[in-house]
Amino acid sequence: MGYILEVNNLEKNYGDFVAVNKINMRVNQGEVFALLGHNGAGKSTLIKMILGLVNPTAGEILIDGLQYGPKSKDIKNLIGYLPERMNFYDNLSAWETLTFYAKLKGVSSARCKEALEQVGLAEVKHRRVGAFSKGMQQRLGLAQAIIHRPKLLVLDEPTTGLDPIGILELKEMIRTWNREGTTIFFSSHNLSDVQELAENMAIMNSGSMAAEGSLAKLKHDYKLMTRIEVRVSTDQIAMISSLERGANTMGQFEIHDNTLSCYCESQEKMAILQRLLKEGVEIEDFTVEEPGLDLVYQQVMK
Ligand SMILES: Nc1ncnc2c1ncn2[C@@H]1O[C@H](COP(=O)(O)OP(=O)(O)OP(=O)(O)O)[C@@H](O)[C@H]1O
Repeated sequence: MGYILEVNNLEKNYGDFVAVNKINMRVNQGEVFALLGHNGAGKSTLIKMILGLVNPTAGEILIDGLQYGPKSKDIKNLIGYLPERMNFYDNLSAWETLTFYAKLKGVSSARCKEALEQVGLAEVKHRRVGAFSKGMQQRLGLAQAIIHRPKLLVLDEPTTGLDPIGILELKEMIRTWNREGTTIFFSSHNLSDVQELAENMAIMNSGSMAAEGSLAKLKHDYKLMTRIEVRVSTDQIAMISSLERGANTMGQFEIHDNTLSCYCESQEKMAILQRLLKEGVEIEDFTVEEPGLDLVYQQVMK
């Protein structure tokens, strides 16, 4: 499928301060990709360089194979952008605001109607934006970001400040646009949103790229194991103890009282459970605990 975004050895210095330090990153066409990192890690600087708003000190950015320069206008048509904070004119209605953006992007006003419907603002399109809640302003921000049907939608901390229903609805919109073929690139501090939405992610730390890949890859890289706990009846303890001692070792495992805990790669868990059943272990109950992005993030930041 190829990459919609390629970043090669990208650097940004502000005087002596290195805000982005030789970053490499790949975003596949059609995926949802998340950018994570602590405050001041360099995420916004990276996003601004991707958008062509800040010039890199060194390195290369390719958007759908194109580089900024003579092709800048073509690149800008490929990208839709929702900044962390949008500043609208309070006295304009949602419709007037969006038709303004439509003109800027050379899009017909018929498309404004569709975009307002997609973000759920069609009913209130003649209301003043100054009277909109944070969530409604966010929706209007999304409408201007998608109005020209971009191939790459860049969202800077899109869930910040939204209430729980607003967050659920935003996630649904992201999924819908992604299903329709738009690549989504978003920055976030919310690990559960990232875990839920992103197929791949990049974690920045003090301007550098600390880790990149899918959650499964990062769990593997940082050796974070899945834990299976199997409870057996007391008369089976001798049997599971013999498993521990015998030739049938299965990854790491420990026994406490009548509970067997196994640590394995996530994809091995079913094989381990099947193996226990085959050995004649009568399982009374079991739980599977997968390490989440929070643990991965902690490890990366160490
Ligand atoms: N125009 C600028 N001049 C000087 N330093 C800057 C400038 N813009 C950003 N920086 C510095 O670069 C570093 C990275 O900032 P950036 O805004 O990219 O971080 P961030 O990861 O987006 O943080 P947050 O999560 O808080 O938004 C920070 O130390 C910031 O102070």
